Amino acid sequence: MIIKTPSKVILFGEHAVVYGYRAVSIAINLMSTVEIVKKEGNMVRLNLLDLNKAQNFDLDSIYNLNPSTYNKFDDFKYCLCAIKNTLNYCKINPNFGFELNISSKIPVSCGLGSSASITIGTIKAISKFYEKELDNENIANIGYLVEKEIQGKASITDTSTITYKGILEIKNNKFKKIKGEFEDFLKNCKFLIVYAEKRKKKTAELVNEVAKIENKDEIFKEIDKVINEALKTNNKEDFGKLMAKNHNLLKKLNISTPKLDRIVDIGNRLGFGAKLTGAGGGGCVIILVNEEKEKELLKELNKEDVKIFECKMVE
Ligand SMILES: Nc1ncnc2c1ncn2[C@@H]1O[C@H](COP(=O)(O)OP(=O)(O)OP(=O)(O)O)[C@@H](O)[C@H]1O
Ligand SMILES: C[C@@](O)(CCO)CC(=O)[O-]
Ligand SMILES: [Mg+2]
Repeated sequence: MIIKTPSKVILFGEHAVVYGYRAVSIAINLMSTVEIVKKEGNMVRLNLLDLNKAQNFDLDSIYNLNPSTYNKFDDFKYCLCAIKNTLNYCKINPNFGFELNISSKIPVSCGLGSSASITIGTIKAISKFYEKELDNENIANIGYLVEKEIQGKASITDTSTITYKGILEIKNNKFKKIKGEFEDFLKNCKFLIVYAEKRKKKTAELVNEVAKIENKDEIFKEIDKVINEALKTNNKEDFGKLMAKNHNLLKKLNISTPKLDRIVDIGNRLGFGAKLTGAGGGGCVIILVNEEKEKELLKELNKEDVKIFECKMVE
């Protein structure tokens, strides 16, 4: 059985959303793939094909994993945590094991929800494999448990966006799907996702660093005002300026880098606006394209050592 799962891009509100403020995010068509195959015995084999890593685990030992023991499993920890939480949540008592083959078009740890995509894919694969069909609400619930267990603090943003797809407004760990005029406006916008640089830190570390910032609530309140305005906008120029404003506020949380700032500057100059997206500390920038200057924008970006993704929304 093969499960394909999208990723996400956050338009506004990363980090603030962890503290109950608002965020807006979109599911995008960079997909991860989880294949599950039956294995006799009590063994789980995880093949992380992109990372060139493979390891066997005893099924019983997965039940006993906790946040202090995950760390030694590094890149395996999201899969392991997703397996553990799905088995527990669905009360599955397996008498045979499985092999998971995991691969992904989503660059790892760059702000596009690679962790949430792998997590949701694994939850769907395990529950279907053991014939416990879950609805989206239960899938998203387990996904959130996983992100929370590994990050320490987390919001439902990535896992819910990837589960429910489309455009989501998140606040206080509840979401609503954005429809109507604002959805039409966004569908008419062209965004570029620019993978600027490798991130040195995982989302979990960045979330924990932001937690230590004393005046973070003041910054989050300003971000919330930006989102309030953005949701009422149907003008690309204003929307781009609000993205730039959100980026400047994220800079105050110390999660931008000189390279991200440089790409954002290019996006502000030759697009309608830009900001980092996801947890920051490197990774990706999202730019709202001004079609009249698009050629010039691409020319400037191509002078930098970056990778450009033109993604579509997944509904
Ligand atoms: N292709 C993959 N194969 C196996 N594990 C992966 C893969 N992609 C992501 N992961 C897991 O997710 C972790 C990275 O998650 P992290 O939350 O730091 O970044 P992200 O989800 O890409 O960015 P953000 O949370 O900002 O959206 C990896 O260390 C690994 O555990
Ligand atoms: C940084 C953060 O807001 C988004 C990561 O994609 C963390 C979260 O919401 O759990
Ligand atoms: Mg993540």
